[in-house]
Amino acid sequence: MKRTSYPKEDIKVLLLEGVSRSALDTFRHAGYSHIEFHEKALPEDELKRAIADAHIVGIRSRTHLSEEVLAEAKRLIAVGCFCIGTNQVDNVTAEKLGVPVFNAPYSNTRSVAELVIAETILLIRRIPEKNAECHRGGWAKSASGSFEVRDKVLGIVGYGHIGTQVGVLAESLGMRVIFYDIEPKLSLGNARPAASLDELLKRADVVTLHVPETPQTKLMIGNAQLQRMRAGAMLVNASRGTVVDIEALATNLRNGHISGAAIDVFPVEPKGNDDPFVSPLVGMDNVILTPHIGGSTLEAQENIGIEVASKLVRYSDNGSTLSAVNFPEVSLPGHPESRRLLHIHRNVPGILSRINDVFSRAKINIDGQYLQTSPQVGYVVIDVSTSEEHAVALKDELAAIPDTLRARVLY
Ligand SMILES: NC(=O)c1ccc[n+]([C@@H]2O[C@H](COP(=O)([O-])OP(=O)(O)OC[C@H]3O[C@@H](n4cnc5c(N)ncnc54)[C@H](O)[C@@H]3O)[C@@H](O)[C@H]2O)c1
Ligand SMILES: O=C(O)CC[C@@H](O)C(=O)O
Repeated sequence: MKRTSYPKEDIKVLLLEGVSRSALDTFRHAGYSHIEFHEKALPEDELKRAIADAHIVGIRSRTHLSEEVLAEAKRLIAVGCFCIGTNQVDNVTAEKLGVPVFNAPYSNTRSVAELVIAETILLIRRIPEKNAECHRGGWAKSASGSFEVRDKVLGIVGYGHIGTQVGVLAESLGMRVIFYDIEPKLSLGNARPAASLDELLKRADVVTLHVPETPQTKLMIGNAQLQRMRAGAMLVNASRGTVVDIEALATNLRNGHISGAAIDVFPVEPKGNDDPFVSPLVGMDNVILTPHIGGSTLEAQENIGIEVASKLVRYSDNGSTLSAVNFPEVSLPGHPESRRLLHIHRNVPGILSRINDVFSRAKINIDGQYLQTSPQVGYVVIDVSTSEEHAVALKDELAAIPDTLRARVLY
């Protein structure tokens, strides 16, 4: 039996931003040979051209898949974010177009947590200033303002996959951990929830941010919040650049209220390694600046490459949408003796009976049917025993149902 209605070698996979080679290996191993690979993010006009005939697109955090860009992607079946954050994709538009978006929710979390712990120790010991002084030929040998992290209070904002790991590592160094999250969370070890963000800001010696980019987290650390932090406290941000008012942070660093910071993410980041980096924090000795590399370790990138490419292959080969961030999730068994049809539709009353009518009119027995819906979209997978030609005819009938977003014969 022919295993796919569309030859795999014709499925164009567009991979941007230098995703790990492990992603290419995963696609190739699964039989996908039409891969366009770019080391960098593409400028918007080039992106629109490249995405126009792509079936699968893989990006990291720099590529913005806006409504306008997605409108050009006429053949797109799925998006893979080879990272945790998916804020760079207009997920609502993607869902409305019937395009699931996948990410790697865990693979780089340990790398971020390790960086944050390292930066916390460096900041508390005043290493950034001492390092800068030595590079200038100075010799600032002094204990003044330098402390051990033991017994200091670490305030974690966003106690999710990264925040919890930071907490566990910090406790192993003898720090006292408090956290603030909008959801009720199980405390690990001796970590304690703070009653509010303000309470956390008042108590912590070091505040570290691990929230996603959402409308609620936009500028959640502004001048008022920085002023509520203890005099001389420090801030670490390896979450998203939109979470902190960077000008307010620069002001509070200059006036000494905040005595140090480690910032990995910025409101505006260079598109590529050749573009200049501009920030009000440049030139401040008490600030560790890193180019959004919290998750950039070889281990993390290799694992992300395999994880996200495998999810995309699984969707393309089998229809499973498990762990899609914007789409009804179905985990599908293989049904090797059947033909598999997919139908993605607007979630409107009566559409399921129209779908089932197609099969009852054709007097076709359904071997298996899997359905999930979100408020906007319904996703139904139908396994039937029939010829390839008949499956294609059924797909055409399904495609003609009003409110259909996509209909495909998978195999
Ligand atoms: N610097 C990097 O390279 C890098 C790498 C990985 C992830 N990140 C960023 O870190 C973020 C966190 O990653 P994660 O894996 O821990 O995510 P996660 O979803 O596991 O945890 C996020 C936590 O933040 C909480 N939260 C959401 N809104 C909040 C609010 N307004 N106030 C307080 N808490 C809130 C959530 O309830 C959740 O517990 C990601 O969304 C991503 O943007 C950055
Ligand atoms: O690799 C990237 O570009 C982003 C990494 C990180 O911010 C994430 O969201 O996982």
